[in-house]
Amino acid sequence: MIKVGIIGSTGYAGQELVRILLQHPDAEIVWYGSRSYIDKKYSEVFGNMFQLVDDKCMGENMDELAKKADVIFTATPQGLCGSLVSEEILKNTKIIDLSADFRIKDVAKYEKWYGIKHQSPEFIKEAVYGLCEVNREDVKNARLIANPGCFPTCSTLSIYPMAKEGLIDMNSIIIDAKSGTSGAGRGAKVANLYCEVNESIKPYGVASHRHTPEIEDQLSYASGEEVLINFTPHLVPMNRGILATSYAALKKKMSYEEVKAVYDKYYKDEYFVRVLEKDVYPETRWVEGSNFVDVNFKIDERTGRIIMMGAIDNVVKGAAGQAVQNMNIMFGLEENTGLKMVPMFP
Ligand SMILES: NC(=O)C1=CN([C@@H]2O[C@H](COP(=O)(O)OP(=O)(O)OC[C@H]3O[C@@H](n4cnc5c(N)ncnc54)[C@H](OP(=O)(O)O)[C@@H]3O)[C@@H](O)[C@H]2O)C=CC1
Ligand SMILES: CC(=O)N[C@@H](CCC(=O)OP(=O)(O)O)C(=O)O
Repeated sequence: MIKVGIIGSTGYAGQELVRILLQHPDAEIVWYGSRSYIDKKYSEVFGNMFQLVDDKCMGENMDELAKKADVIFTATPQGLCGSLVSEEILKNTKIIDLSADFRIKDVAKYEKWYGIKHQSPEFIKEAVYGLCEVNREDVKNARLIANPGCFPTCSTLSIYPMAKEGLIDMNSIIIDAKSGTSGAGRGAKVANLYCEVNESIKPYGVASHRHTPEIEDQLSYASGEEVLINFTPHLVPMNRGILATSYAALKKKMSYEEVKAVYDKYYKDEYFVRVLEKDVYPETRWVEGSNFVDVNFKIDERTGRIIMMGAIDNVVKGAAGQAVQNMNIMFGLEENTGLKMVPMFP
């Protein structure tokens, strides 16, 4: 059994980690970390865990936890994992960080976009960006995983085959993405109140969202070019789900069959990436509650552009599911162990 500790188990991403790990055949949760509910039973915080989890919530003592757990998930705000990690801890355990602390290799870039000082830049180089379908080999031997952001997961995986094969003009990419409100976390914020988000869609972080450099980095690594993108997220009135629609200029005329062969080259053996049938487009409802990424594309012959679409559940493939996928790879398990959830609808 893999002994698992979760710091931030009472947030949306942490709660989903608990739900997934309770059903994982090779994992046992030994630490339910929290800031606000210390000593309260986990099942008192979340009624769905009644009679399932009697454990009490603990704090964020990473040094103590490192001695008990084979792996620690940090599902906590930006900056927390960076302030807790140490060489001593990484000698005792592995860390999968769901925040952005180790995703961006250039510390100055991280500090500029996140507006906080990085507390442990010495670990950035060794951290592996845990986009499993792309970095699987490096994940296997990692001690510290930077679990990707939800928008970057959805956007990068939709565009990746075309970028990797050098088939699109990398500086023509525009990403238009929509997210359900669970993406903003469980903490109370006026902007996320029912009346503020219900029956309305709004863009936010326009030309300034912190996921922009993360997506740019990943597309730069894939294409070997320095990439700048336009990325605009929108908040939509649903609980879960991300839909990303990306536009780019094709470098040459291509047929549907040629592009499909490119997507198949990268994804035909990927359990979690579903390349949909021709003219069937990703929808958030068809991936909800699952670790799937549904992708597809359409060539607009009139404009010479390709439209690439992806849908994920932000708390699963965009956070907790991908984190467990990384754990499976790190511990030599089948990648989909405990993750074969069938999407739920309605
Ligand atoms: N929600 C999503 O869709 C996604 C989230 N992420 C990332 O995952 C991380 C968690 O996000 P999310 O679950 O949405 O956030 P939430 O706000 O829902 O949860 C935050 C969690 O962190 C705990 N926490 C907050 N401050 C501290 C602290 N100082 N010490 C210890 N624990 C603390 C909270 O504890 P308590 O509740 O007890 O106060 C809570 O368990 C973030 O880095 C986020 O960016 C990544 C991808 C997608
Ligand atoms: C709707 C909403 O607010 N979404 C969050 C993204 C959540 C996420 O995945 O971000 P990290 O993993 O990078 O924290 C946002 O736009 O900041």
